Amino acid sequence: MQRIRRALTDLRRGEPVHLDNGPASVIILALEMFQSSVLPTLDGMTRRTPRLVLRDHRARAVGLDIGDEQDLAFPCHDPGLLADPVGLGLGDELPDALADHAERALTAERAGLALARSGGLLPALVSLPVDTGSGLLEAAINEMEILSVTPRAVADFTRMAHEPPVRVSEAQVPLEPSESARFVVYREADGLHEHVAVLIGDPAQWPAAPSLRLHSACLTGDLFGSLRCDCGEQLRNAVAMIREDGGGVLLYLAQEGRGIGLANKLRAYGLQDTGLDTVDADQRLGFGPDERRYESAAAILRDLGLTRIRLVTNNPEKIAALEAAGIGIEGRSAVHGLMNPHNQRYLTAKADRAGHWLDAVITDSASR
Ligand SMILES: Nc1nc2c(ncn2[C@@H]2O[C@H](COP(=O)(O)OP(=O)(O)OP(=O)(O)O)[C@@H](O)[C@H]2O)c(=O)[nH]1
Ligand SMILES: [Zn+2]
Repeated sequence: MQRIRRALTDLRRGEPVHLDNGPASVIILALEMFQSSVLPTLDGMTRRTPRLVLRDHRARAVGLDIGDEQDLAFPCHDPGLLADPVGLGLGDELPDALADHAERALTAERAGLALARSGGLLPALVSLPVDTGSGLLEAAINEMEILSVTPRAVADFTRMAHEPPVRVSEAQVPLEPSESARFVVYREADGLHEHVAVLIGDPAQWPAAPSLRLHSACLTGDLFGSLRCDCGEQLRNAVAMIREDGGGVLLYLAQEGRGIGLANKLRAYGLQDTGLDTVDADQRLGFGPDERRYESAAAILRDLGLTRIRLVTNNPEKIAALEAAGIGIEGRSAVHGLMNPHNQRYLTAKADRAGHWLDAVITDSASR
């Protein structure tokens, strides 16, 4: 596990990582940090043309017919050309010359994509098939210059994200909309993320099915009141609603940007500024329409003794996901957000593309 954590850090810093899968081993680098100057340092360890590895979402988003879902690799002589996050690497279509040579990604490359996802990186890699004949790579690994991990260790690590988070600390934190509030911090089993359960009101007095809000982190909206979304408004309204409903829980989930992370959300904003909607922008980056999972949320609810709740949401997927995880949903309350000229397109796209209910969105740009 320690090695995987270091591998994540190395990738995030632009360092190479060896994915050991016998004769089909590769050295990978995160595309977003890639600099061509790293290639000569790997001379003698790798043989063939570098490959660009992308997730199927990205390939589909640029119109490649790739049949069944699978991650892809393309031979690419100069990956540096594709590394500029606002240049050819993300915003544009894939060049035909690349698309014509698409192959299914190797097991080791798929594991690399999973690592990149866990590390909040763009799911795009430069992959260098290793030269097993040379002793140079072994020497670099032995001297810890290049970290070596196996696809199996990566799979074990990513599976930990579905294990129940651990309760680590708690305290009373009176809030403006509810003076009675207790913050309880939960840490994911993989140690990467922390979620916060905000218990509103006195749990002993809660109704049989207390109100629950699942709120995904949004630094821009929650903290800075960004007008590109309605998150900050929803966050504060939800606390007041839960208090008025007799108490319940607001789960503040570390799922920034629908699970793609802050860096990628800002990239997606950049793409939206060129005309793509919120779903297409994420797909162009290599992400599905919604990368969030709710097993951890359900585990936290069970830890708090909540198995029947009323959900405060406009998102039908959250209802389905919690039900699938065994939480009984007794009803739904809409949560109010404000529509303004900056978030109108985003809110409409959520309704049109992901089936969100817009009934509680207030069109009130004049109040801003
Ligand atoms: N990828 C991406 N994420 C976004 C964008 N705009 C907002 N977000 C994120 O979307 C998430 C919104 O989360 P929630 O408030 O739980 O909202 P929701 O899925 O709309 O569901 P409800 O509010 O419950 O109806 C937050 O993590 C935001 O950071 C965007 O354009 N792209
Ligand atoms: Zn937001």
